[in-house]
Amino acid sequence: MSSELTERILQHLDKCEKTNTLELASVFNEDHQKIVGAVKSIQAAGDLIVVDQVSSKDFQLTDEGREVVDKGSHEAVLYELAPAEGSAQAELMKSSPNAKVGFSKAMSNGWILIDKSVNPPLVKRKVEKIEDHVRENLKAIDIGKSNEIDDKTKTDYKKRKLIQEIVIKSFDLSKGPEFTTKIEKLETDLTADMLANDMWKNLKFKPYNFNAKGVPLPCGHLHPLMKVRTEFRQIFLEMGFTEMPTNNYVESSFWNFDALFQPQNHPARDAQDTFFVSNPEKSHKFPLEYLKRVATVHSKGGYGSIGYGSDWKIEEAQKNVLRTHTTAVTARMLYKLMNDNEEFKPVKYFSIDKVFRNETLDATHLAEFHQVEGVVADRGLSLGHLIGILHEFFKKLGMTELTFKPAYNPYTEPSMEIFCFHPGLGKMIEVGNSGMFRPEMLLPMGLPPDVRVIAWGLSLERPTMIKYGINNIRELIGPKVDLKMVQESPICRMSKITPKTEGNEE
Ligand SMILES: N[C@@H](Cc1ccccc1)C(=O)O
Repeated sequence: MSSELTERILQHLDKCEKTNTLELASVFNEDHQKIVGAVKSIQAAGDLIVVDQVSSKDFQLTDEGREVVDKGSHEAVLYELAPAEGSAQAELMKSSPNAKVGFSKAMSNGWILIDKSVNPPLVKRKVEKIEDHVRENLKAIDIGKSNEIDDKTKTDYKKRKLIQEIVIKSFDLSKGPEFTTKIEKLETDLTADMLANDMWKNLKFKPYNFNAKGVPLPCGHLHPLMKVRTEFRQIFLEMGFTEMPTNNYVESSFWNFDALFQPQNHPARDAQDTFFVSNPEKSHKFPLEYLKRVATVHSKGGYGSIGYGSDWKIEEAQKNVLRTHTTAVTARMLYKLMNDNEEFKPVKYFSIDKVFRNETLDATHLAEFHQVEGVVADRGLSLGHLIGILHEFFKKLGMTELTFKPAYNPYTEPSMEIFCFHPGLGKMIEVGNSGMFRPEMLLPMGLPPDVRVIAWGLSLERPTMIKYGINNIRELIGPKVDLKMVQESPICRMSKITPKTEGNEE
């Protein structure tokens, strides 16, 4: 706060005994807020002045009122638009958005008339010249001269929404018991020097302001997606799952598609759906024996399957892609399970990481998103186990009403889409996809024939958007993200998935 302004205020008060902050703002030609700030710092220096808050009413132009100041009142505009030879009323009404109001006001002012002797009737000017009082009065209000205009007119303008009443808070000032025109500068810090030379005894210190807000800590913040990821991870860990290593975004088509018994002519392998990598374009290291078994099951069949009956090309399997699902990692892990160990042992795996799809972008789709995936491999698992484990998993997310719909995935049979009742939205929503991996996928990996693998996948973004009440995915990730959203979003608790807007955020 400039000490010069505080002194000017005190000198002014010395001369006139009483003043008001609004008056000071106009005398000093300063912003009112600045004057109020200076008054506050005078108050902090002791009982120099007596300050009383007062409120007064004034008028301010609305956007429409401002338009009238710029272009003229609606009635004057309409009068100007009416040509000397007259114009059909319907035509005139189309001329401006405010023509209707302008027409009725111009009629009651006696500025225009309707000539009914012709068909259709014409609107004509009735007087040669008009005076736009509304515009002049609004100009006066705009420069703070509203007291020059009578109350009835102001009430009328208020009804017409050309002006609005505002309450102005200001402060009346008078001299206090310790009044002086010179403010002693108060010390804010006690220094080592002041202590050493006993200066502190004669100095005046500024009192501590215990109501001051603390400075926001310059610390990092977790993005909501990361908070929700932590919650999901916690749920999987509680259920005894182990996290899969998902650190390779680039995957060969072999692991992303072929190992999953996805035919080489499957539409998902199209450039429209998948991002192909140009450098390095191809992968060359594959477990050869396994690759041969995959080639055979695709082209000729085996393990009780007739396969796809079409050629299987290694060139197609070698193509590198940005993985389209984390199920590619699941395939690697199940293969590894049989190749690193002598014997099969049951496992429960999960992963939460990025996948990439060549999608048309819109409010709910991005070209990269996160997938949450769970897999259980054990002897004798059935669809009943899958349904049971899904109920348990989603219950931990706060979703208890699940239904399933038959679906199709090249690598699972049967496959089921998972729906749950969303209490906030009041309807069933799709939350994921699931199934039992096919023998054509598992048996070439070397898994024993009585081992069944159940799995499911869902996106991380969707529950996050529901949880935080975000409707547009671009507000959640990407360059448009508001850092404030990241800083202020609370920690996510999955116990109740209900939108934030309903006030149910825990
Ligand atoms: N990979 C599937 C999800 C899924 C995982 C496991 C089993 C079935 C389905 C997807 O991309 O949607």
